[in-house]
Amino acid sequence: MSQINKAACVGGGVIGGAWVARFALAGIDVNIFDPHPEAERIIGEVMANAERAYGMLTMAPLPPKGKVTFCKSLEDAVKDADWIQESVPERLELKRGVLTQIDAAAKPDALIGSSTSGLMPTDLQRDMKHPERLFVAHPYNPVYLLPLAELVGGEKTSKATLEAAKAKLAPIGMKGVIINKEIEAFVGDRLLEAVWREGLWLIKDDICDTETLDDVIRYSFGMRWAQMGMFETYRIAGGEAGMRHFLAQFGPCLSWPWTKLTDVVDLNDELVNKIADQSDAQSGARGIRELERIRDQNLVGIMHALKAGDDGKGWGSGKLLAEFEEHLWAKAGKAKVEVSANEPLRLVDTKVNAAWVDYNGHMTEHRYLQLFGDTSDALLRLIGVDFAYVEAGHSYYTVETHIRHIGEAKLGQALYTTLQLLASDSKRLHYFTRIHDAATGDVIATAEQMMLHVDSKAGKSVDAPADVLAKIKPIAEAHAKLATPEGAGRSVGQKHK
Ligand SMILES: NC(=O)C1=CN([C@@H]2O[C@H](COP(=O)(O)OP(=O)(O)OC[C@H]3O[C@@H](n4cnc5c(N)ncnc54)[C@H](O)[C@@H]3O)[C@@H](O)[C@H]2O)C=CC1
Ligand SMILES: C[N+](C)(C)CC(=O)CC(=O)[O-]
Repeated sequence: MSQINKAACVGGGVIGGAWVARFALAGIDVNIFDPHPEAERIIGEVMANAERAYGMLTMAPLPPKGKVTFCKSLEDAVKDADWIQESVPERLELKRGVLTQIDAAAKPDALIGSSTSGLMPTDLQRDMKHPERLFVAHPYNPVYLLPLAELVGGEKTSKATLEAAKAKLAPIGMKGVIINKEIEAFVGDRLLEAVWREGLWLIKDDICDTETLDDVIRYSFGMRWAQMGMFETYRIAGGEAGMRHFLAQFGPCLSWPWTKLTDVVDLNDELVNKIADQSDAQSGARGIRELERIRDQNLVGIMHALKAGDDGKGWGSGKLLAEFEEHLWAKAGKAKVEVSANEPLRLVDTKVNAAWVDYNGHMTEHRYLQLFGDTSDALLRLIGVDFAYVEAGHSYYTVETHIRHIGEAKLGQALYTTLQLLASDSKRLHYFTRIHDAATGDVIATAEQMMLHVDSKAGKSVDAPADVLAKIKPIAEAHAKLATPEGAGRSVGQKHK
């Protein structure tokens, strides 16, 4: 798969900093050039929030974090990069100058993306010697979580550049969408600008305040848009007669005074103060980083929900997340797990991240189940039950779990899990998993679980195929020689009379 080996970010503000996080968390070394005196602190804070978000987003094995290097000059930052992302302020002359400088210092085959929200790539590439490799890669905030980049070429951009950019975004979990023709503000910001302009009128005319307007979005069509966009949503709104009926019913609104789009609001001091004051009243009690964390946690939740969408096949950005995870698992390769008659299988190594910690200051209970589940998944991969196997219609389902909490796991603590097969037959896997403190080996929690092999389409248990059973056999034979774990077979509380 085509991949970025070294990235450079020129401009490390809201968007540049989040690009840095996206690259580094995908294991790519990133150079940064940003003359802002506090660039290092700001990007450090963005990185911390991004890492927290990834901790919640996925349990797939992220590669070791890429090295983040702050460079003293633009030339130093870009000279050995194969993807350079420009994210300086939205001013044509500034961007054009910076891009021309990048063009002169970069390797001739490096791709150069601009984060511009709406400037035309033809205008940006005007003075470049190699304009064919310049394109717009317009992302959405936060870049490290929202996967879309609109890819837009100018008159001199080659088709190959856009295709290469799209291919290189996939392994970092992003969806590059190539826009047919360049146009100011592309597709996303055309739509957002329309809603934004309307919103400004609604505030100016005292129809509602900023909080009410935001509530109208987030309690209604904002949720719809996260999963189906506009046209699929409106097709459903046409009822059984679909899109034609929708257009017939709501078409006349186009000539009613339902929008003030062509009439642009005067963003004078009075309106600026009104919006800023209402926004302070709405959200000023929380700092920006705190708001970012709340936003990120919500976005992660939405993506998780979408990953389970369409009966588990995944939908929209959730499907993309599942594909990214599949790629991460494949890249990490099959875990080199030692099957031995002396000890259980060591299957997962991890760390307690911030999102796992509860109000008691330690790992919260459902994260134990998550870790036990991840260990079960690791066992399944070991015996050949991988994504392709599940997609083909069979899987193992957990039918029983008994967890014991023995110690505590604190923020940042390194953990690993071990699994001992207690019994197995053609349908069943009965096993005992321990979560250990990585420093001492002490057991922090145990789970005894049973999984059943199923035909997931028929919704019933069936025998596992011979090749899977053949992979279980050596594990079962080795683990038969291990002592039965203390705690296996226990029930909760005192024995019933
Ligand atoms: N903020 C947003 O929601 C989004 C912004 N964008 C686009 O991203 C670009 C950057 O916007 P933001 O990150 O919001 O702006 P920002 O103001 O947060 O960051 C701009 C950064 O560029 C640095 N900078 C200024 N001149 C520079 C130079 N000559 N070389 C290197 N660094 C330089 C500044 O020090 C600053 O850190 C713009 O083109 C914007 O349209 C795209 C998507 C969303
Ligand atoms: C406001 N904005 C034009 C900078 C917005 C964007 O470009 C995309 C986004 O993240 O909303």
